Amino acid sequence: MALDIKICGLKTDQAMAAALAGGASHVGFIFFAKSPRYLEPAEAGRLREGARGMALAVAVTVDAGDGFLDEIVAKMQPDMLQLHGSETPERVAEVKARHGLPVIKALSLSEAADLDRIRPFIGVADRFLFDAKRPKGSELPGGNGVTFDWRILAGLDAGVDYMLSGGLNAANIGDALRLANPPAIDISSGVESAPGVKDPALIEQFFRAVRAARDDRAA
Ligand SMILES: O=C(O)c1ccccc1N[C@@H]1O[C@H](COP(=O)(O)O)[C@@H](O)[C@H]1O
Repeated sequence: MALDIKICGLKTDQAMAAALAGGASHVGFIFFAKSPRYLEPAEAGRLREGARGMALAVAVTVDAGDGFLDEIVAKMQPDMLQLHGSETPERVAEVKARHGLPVIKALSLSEAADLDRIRPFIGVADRFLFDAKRPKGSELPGGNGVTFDWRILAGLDAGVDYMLSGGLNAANIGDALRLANPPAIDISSGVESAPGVKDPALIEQFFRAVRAARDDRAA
């Protein structure tokens, strides 16, 4: 089975080059002002040009209004929108209809009962992204480098398409793939040398770890 890999929170040409060289299927840009990964839409538009035809460009937003989404879509031309706030199913449907783009809905999980929150979005969101709940005191709804209990995902209905996210890194990706067997993975702070600073060497190391884990499983 193919595994989609999204490298999120890209801000530089060097990090983009490392993500593409490793074989990223998706590259993500953060449009949340409090994030150390925030990028102006026009700069994200410049960077995403380098990924055209190689990886899908994802705009990550948090409870964004129509005006900001219009600006992002116009200046960055994303292939997909990731809604990482408390957007309702109705808002997801509205955003999809307004922009004609597929939507990834992010939901935070900590226990099996949280899987019930997926239901109202089925048939509305094109894909889910499962992240950990934000730690107390964090202003960021994502990008906190925190994992959740991946075994929860065993209770997921077959056919729910999702990206596994939250605290992934080269050291734990083998366990994550073994326990959850996700169709896609998403990583940000696990390939950074400091908050918001992507390290091309860590990106390369992450892809190596993914390949090693998949080779082990195939053996
Ligand atoms: O990364 C951010 O700063 C961010 C800000 C606002 C919403 C979402 C954000 N990041 C998303 O969270 C995942 C997981 O991050 P991590 O690997 O745990 O650091 C990241 O890939 C983005 O999709």
